[in-house]
Amino acid sequence: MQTPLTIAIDGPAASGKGTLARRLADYYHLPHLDTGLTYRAVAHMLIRNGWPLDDEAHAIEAARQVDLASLDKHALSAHEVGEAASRVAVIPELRRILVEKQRAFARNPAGAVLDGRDIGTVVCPDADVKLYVTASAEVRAERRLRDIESRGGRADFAEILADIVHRDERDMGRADSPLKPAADAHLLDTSEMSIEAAFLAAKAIVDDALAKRDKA
Ligand SMILES: Nc1ncnc2c1ncn2[C@@H]1O[C@H](COP(=O)(O)OP(=O)(O)O)[C@@H](O)[C@H]1O
Ligand SMILES: Nc1ccn([C@@H]2O[C@H](COP(=O)(O)OP(=O)(O)O)[C@@H](O)[C@H]2O)c(=O)n1
Repeated sequence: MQTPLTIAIDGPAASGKGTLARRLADYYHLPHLDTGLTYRAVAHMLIRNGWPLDDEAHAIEAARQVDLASLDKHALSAHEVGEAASRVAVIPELRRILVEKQRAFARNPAGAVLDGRDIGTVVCPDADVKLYVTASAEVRAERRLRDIESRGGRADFAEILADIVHRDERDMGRADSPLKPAADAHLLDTSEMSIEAAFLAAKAIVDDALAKRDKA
C-alpha cells in the first residue's frame, strides 16, 4: 500500500489556501477538507435560527450536528458568514468538537489535504507537509471583492479590507488555537503569484518532502 500523504495548509482569509488545497488534492489524488466550512456551518445555523453568535450552548449543539459529508459550500460562502464564523471560532468546546471531526477526516488511509487556520499546529501536527499561505491584506481584499462581484454581488473595497484586517486580528489574537505558522511550516506569499505559480511552488515543496521521506 502507498504511504499516506497529509498536507496541512493554513493562512488568513482570501490568501488562496482553498484554491491551492483543491489543486494539490487533485494532483496527488487525495480527499480535501476546507475546515473553514465547518466553522461557517455553525455560524450559519445560529444565524438561521436567530441565535446570537455568542450563545455558546447553541453554538456547541450546532457543532455536534455538523456533518462533513453535507457541507454546502455555496450556501456558506457569503462574506458575512465568514465574519460570523470567526466570532464563533473563539469558543474552545466548539473547536474541540470540530477538530475531532477534522482529525477523523485526516485519518484517511491514503492521506488528505486540509486547509484552515490551525491545521499544522493543532489538527494535524504530524502532517508530512505544512504550508502557510499569505498575501498582503490589500491583495486579499481585492481577491475577495472579485469573488463577490463574480457571484453578482456588490461590495466596497475599503469595507472588505477593514473586515479582513479585523478578522486577521481576531483569528491571530484568540486564546485557543490562534492563526500562526507551525514552526515547521513552509511560508508561501502569493501576493505576486498567479494561481498556477502558487501551485507550482507548493508542488515543488511537497515533491521535495516526498523525496526526502523516500530516502530516509
Ligand atoms: N495566487 C492567486 N492569484 C490570484 N487570485 C487568487 C490566487 N489564489 C487564489 N486566488 C483567488 O482569490 C480568491 C480567494 O481564494 P481562496 O482560495 O478562496 O482563499 P482562502 O481559501 O484562503 O479564503 C478566489 O477567487 C481565488 O480564485
Ligand atoms: N481551521 C479553522 C478554519 C476556520 N476557522 C475560522 O473560521 C473562519 C472562516 O474560515 P474560512 O477559511 O472559511 O474563511 P476564508 O479564509 O475562506 O475567508 C475563520 O476566520 C476562522 O475564524 C478556524 O478558526 N479554524
